[in-house]
Amino acid sequence: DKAARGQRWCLDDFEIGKPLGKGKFGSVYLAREKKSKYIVALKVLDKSQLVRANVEHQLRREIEIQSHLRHPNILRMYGYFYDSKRIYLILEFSPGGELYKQLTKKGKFSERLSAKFISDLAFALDYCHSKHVIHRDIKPENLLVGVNDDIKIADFGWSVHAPTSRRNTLCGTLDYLAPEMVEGREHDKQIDVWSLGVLLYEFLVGNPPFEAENHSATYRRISRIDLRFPRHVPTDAQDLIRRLLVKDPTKRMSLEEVPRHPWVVRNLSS
Ligand SMILES: CCCCNC(=O)c1cccc(NC(=O)CCCCCNc2ncnc3[nH]cnc23)c1
Repeated sequence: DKAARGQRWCLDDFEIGKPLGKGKFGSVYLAREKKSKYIVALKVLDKSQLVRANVEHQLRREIEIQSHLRHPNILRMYGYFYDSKRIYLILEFSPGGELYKQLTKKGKFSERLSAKFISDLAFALDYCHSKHVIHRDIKPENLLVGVNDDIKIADFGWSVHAPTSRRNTLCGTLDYLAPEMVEGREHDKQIDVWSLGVLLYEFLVGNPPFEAENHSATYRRISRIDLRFPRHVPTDAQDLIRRLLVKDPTKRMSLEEVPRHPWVVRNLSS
């Protein structure tokens, strides 16, 4: 279709349906491409707001990254177009909607559903990392649910390519950066592994692990890895979460080990 031929899309190619969600600079609508009758989600962003917030470069990166990733657990971006006032992203429609709404409704997820989600996310993030893409913002608000409870990573508004040669222009010469900062890309990759640990805790317990009254209390709990489990969390699930929520990024479990962890194996096969 047009996307394959890279031809120009325009708003008139689509019939617009109900709103699906909203974000900082716009909203997402259910839509149908008129000729093919293909159902999509159309994310409509306001240009003047993006410019005022100086996030055009972030949006450009989101488009560049998401339109080139192809994975069953990463929301597809089929294309984009713009007019004088808005930018339109043509996205995959994910019938299960936003994951955080399901989590809020259910309170917490079963061990089996949590194991499926975490295993799928580990494969999707490993795919991203193999393309030197780091998401950096994995949380229930950025995840959608497709058919058959497939989880989809949606918002790449904060993802980056790593390593980037532009680093020196950003921070001046590399000469003055500490070794671990120059090697930052490894640690960065491990940022997504940490988020997986936070997510798994939240799936099984119903709230994130380091929740506290205010930012500084939360920060203190994170830096101390002040991890407490309700009695209903099985010890093998606790073991996986403790191996993901490790302070030293280089000592965190690798993504490829996640689907092989005993708790995941026990809950995927059953
Ligand atoms: C460059 C920074 C951009 C910041 N992002 C925004 O301003 C922004 C604008 C609009 C929406 C959002 N947030 C999002 O698009 C993520 C949450 C909204 C999901 C909407 N629900 C969906 N349900 C089913 N299938 C879909 N396919 C895509 N979305 C859906 C974010």
